[in-house]
Order: sequence, then structure tokens, then C-alpha cells
Amino acid sequence: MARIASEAMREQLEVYFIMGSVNCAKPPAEILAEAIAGGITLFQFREKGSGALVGEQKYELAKQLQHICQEHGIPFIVNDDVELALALDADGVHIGQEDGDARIVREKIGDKILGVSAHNLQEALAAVAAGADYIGVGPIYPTKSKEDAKKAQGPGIIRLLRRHGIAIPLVAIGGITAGNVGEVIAAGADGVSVISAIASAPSPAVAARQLAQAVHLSKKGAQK
Ligand SMILES: Cc1ncc(COP(=O)(O)OP(=O)(O)O)c(N)n1
Ligand SMILES: Cc1ncsc1CCOP(=O)(O)O
Ligand SMILES: [Mg+2]
Repeated sequence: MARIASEAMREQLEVYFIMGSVNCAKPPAEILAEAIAGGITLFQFREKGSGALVGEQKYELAKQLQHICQEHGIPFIVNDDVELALALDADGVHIGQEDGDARIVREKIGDKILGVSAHNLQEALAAVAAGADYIGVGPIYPTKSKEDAKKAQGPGIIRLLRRHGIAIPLVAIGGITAGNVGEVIAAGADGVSVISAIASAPSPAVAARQLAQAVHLSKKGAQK
């Protein structure tokens, strides 16, 4: 298997849904299936926060959600836990600045997708040098879904990274809704990453569809 091509990565980032059991008011498998029906393009298993599953229960949930993704051709990314990603033969891993050295993670996972979080130009340049396939930038807007989230920076941080030559695929995260997708795509993001906009929606399918439509319209507008 070769590393994912940038253009394919950009498409997969369009509607990137992140979820773990703590984000779900109904069975996670149901929410994921509905989100897939609505048009998500990538999924991240993020089992984190107060009440999160650990050990065998975490593994079993990951396996169940991975199976649903596989049935629908949606790549399955694991947040933070490189060993779990390897044990499951997941499609990739997402790590942040506090999750270890991205170069070492790249060595461990070979050609699997590597996503790295960045909050400034220095971190973004380091992520590129370490071999990231995409960068997650945020929080862009205030979020309630991450306990230790940094201050929201607004879409200007995406514009700044693009202006300074960060050309690899970028996804915006933090407080994203269908109403603000346009701003982050116009700033240079290839897609949006959400937890609550889909997981907490009355209909995850409708929410995912609205996000997908907003991304497509905004990309047309930005002629991407
Ligand atoms: C797509 C995407 N972008 C950013 C993050 C945040 O990662 P991190 O900073 O490591 O924080 P946690 O999610 O681990 O709490 C992400 N998960 N996904
Ligand atoms: C994991 C993460 N990293 C930065 S903000 C965030 C949470 C995004 O959740 P929401 O889409 O509900 O704001
Ligand atoms: Mg992390």
C-alpha cells in the first residue's frame, strides 16, 4: 500500500466525523450508520473524556464501528491510540501535540493515514516535515466537545497557514456547523471535522447531509 495521494485526502476530509461513546445519547453504531447515510467521508474513533470506555470495551466498540465503516467504504481513523490502530489494522491515526513524536508514529504506521493537530505555523511546518497526510486546525470556533481545548482562533489561522506555504490537506475543527462551513473553506480548508454537529443532532443523517452540501457549495464558490 502506498501513502494516500493529497487529492484523495482532500476529498476524504470534506465531512470528517469524530465520535466516541461519550458523545452519544443513543447507540454509537446507530449514530455512525446514520452519519454515513448522510454522506460523511471519513470517520475518527475518539474514545476520550469523562466516562470513556477503556480496555476490552473500548476495543470492542472500535471494532464494531470499524466494521460499519468498512461495509460502506469509509476510512476509519483512530485518535491518539497508535497501538489500537495497529491492532485493528485501521486506515490511520490522528495525533495531537501532546501525543508523542509524529515522526515516530509515521515510522510505526508505515503508509497508513497520519493526521496531526496544529495550532500555529511552527507546529504545522513540523507536521509536514514529520510526514503528516493532513493537518487538523482548531479549535476554530468555541467547542464544548473537548475538555482541554485551546482558545478558538477563528478561520484566520487557516488563511495564515496557507499564506505561509502550508499546502498539504487541512481540515478545520471546533464549533463547526453548516452555518460557518463557508468561512473555513473560503479560508483554505479542504473540509470540516465535527463531533457535536452530527453526534448531537436530532437526525445525524440530515446534519451530515447539510454539512456535505455546505462543503460542496463552498468549494464551488472558492473554485477548489
Ligand atoms: C481532525 C482532528 N483535528 C484535531 C484533533 C485534536 O487532536 P488533539 O489535539 O490531540 O486532541 P484530542 O482529540 O486527542 O483530544 C482531532 N482529534 N482530530
Ligand atoms: C477534538 C477537537 N479538537 C479541537 S476542537 C475539538 C472538538 C470538536 O468538537 P465539536 O465539533 O463538537 O466542536
Ligand atoms: Mg490527541
